[in-house]
Amino acid sequence: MKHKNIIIVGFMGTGKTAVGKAMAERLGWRFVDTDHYIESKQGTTISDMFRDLGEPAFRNMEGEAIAAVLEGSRQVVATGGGAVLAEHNRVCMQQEGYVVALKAAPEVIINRVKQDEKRPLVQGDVKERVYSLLEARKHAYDFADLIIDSSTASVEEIVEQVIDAIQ
Ligand SMILES: Nc1ncnc2c1ncn2[C@@H]1O[C@H](COP(=O)(O)OP(=O)(O)O)[C@@H](O)[C@H]1O
Ligand SMILES: O=C(O)C1=C[C@@H](OP(=O)(O)O)[C@@H](O)[C@H](O)C1
Ligand SMILES: [Mg+2]
Repeated sequence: MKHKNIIIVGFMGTGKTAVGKAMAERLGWRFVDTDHYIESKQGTTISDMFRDLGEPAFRNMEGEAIAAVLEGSRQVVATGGGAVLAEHNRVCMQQEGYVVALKAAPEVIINRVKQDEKRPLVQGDVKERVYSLLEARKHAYDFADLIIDSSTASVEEIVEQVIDAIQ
């Protein structure tokens, strides 16, 4: 494998965590989800961090997590949906691995995120929040090396598409 790491970016609910875990198993690589990494380091949840410390504090922790995790190799790293917003994170990802962006149709995203409360940015009017964030982030994932639509593909099919593309 010519790549140091595989990094998965994409909007909330596109399947980064699910695909990342399956891909790491398939490759026999370590799996790191930056949200889980931050939660275990801070001993709290993403929602509580947003509520108690605010989004800018979370973004700082996210930047530190990405830089620290990507020092390692042979890892599949699932990021949070907003990790791509900071240019320094994008540069780090491009330098340290192969970047895969997952995308999905808005209705699919809404269905996948509406049943849980762990995403503070899409609480309340989920449909309105998803549409307005999708608009604000419509080009945020364009920098990836590969873009895959997860709307109708299974997790296993997406893993195979990535493996095919990098071999
Ligand atoms: N390809 C897929 N097909 C169907 N459901 C999926 C797929 N990928 C993820 N899911 C489901 O969608 C929800 C959100 O997935 P998750 O991996 O947490 O997304 P993300 O990390 O991008 O926010 C989860 O319930 C997950 O099981
Ligand atoms: O899009 C975002 O700004 C966020 C996405 C979340 O991760 P997922 O994309 O895994 O849901 C998590 O990092 C946080 O709630 C903020
Ligand atoms: Mg996730």
